[in-house]
Amino acid sequence: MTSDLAPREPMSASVPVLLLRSVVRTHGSGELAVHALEGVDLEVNAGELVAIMGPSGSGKTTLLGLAGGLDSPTSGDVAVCGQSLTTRSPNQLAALRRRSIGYVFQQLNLIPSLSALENVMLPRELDGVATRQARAEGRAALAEVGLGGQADRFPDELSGGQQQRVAIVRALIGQRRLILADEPTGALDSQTGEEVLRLLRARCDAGAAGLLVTHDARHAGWADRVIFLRDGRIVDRTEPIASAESLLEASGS
Ligand SMILES: Nc1ncnc2c1ncn2[C@@H]1O[C@H](COP(=O)(O)OP(=O)(O)OP(=O)(O)O)[C@@H](O)[C@H]1O
Repeated sequence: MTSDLAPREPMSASVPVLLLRSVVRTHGSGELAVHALEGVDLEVNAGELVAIMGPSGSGKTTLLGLAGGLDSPTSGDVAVCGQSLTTRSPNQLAALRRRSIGYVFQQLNLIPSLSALENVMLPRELDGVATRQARAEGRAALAEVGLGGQADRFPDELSGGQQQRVAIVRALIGQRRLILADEPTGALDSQTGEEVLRLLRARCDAGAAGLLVTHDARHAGWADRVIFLRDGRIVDRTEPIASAESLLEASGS
C-alpha cells in the first residue's frame, strides 16, 4: 500500500526536484545593500536529504525561502520539479507551493482551534480534495507517526513533540516532492528531535527531496550531503557523509 505521506508520482530521474542556478539575493540597494546570497548553484534530487550549515547571517534561511518560492531571487533561477518559480504568476506559484512543497519550521503554526486531524487535512482540502478523502488520508498519516489516538485532540492538548509531529505530517501530506526544514527540531528534547529527523529521513527515502537547515552537526549527520554557506556563498560541500563525527570535526564543534 502506498503511504499517505509518500510522493506517489515518480519523477523523471533526470529532473532534479530542486534546482538553483546562479542565484543572487540582494536586499536593499546602494551602500545599504545586503548581499544575502551571491551566486548559489544547487541541485537536490528525489530521495536526497541535503543539510545546509553555516554561521549566523550566512544566508541559510534566505536560501530556504527562495527554494520554497516564499521569496524571489534578484537574479538567477529557481526551479522545482522542472518548473521555474521565477516565471510563474502569483496564483500558479501558490498552487505549486501548496501541492509540491512542504515546509517544516521551528514555529509550528498549527491552528489552535482545529484538531490535529483538521490541521493535517487542511492542505489537502485547499488542494480541492473531498473532505471525506482528506479525512481518511489525514487519519492514516497521523497513524503512521504514532498519533492515531490523538487525531481529535487540539494542539494545546498535545505535548511539544506530538505537536511537532502533527506539523510534520501536515507538511508532508499529499504529493509533496520537496521538503524544506528550518531547524525543525527547535527546542525539542533530543529524543523527540531525533524522531522528527527520522521522519524527515524516511520521507526522503520514500522519494521526496529534502533541504534541512541546521546548526547541529549531529542533525546534519542524517543528510546525504552537507553544503556549507559563508557570506552568501557555498564554500564547501561534503559528498555522502561517512559519519557524524567527521562532520563535527569539519565544523570545528
Ligand atoms: N529582509 C531583509 N532585509 C535586509 N537584510 C536581510 C533580510 N533578510 C535577511 N537579510 C540579511 O541577509 C543575510 C542572510 O540572512 P539569513 O537569515 O539568510 O541568514 P542565516 O544564515 O539564516 O542566519 P541565522 O543562522 O542567524 O538564522 C544577513 O546579513 C541578514 O541580515
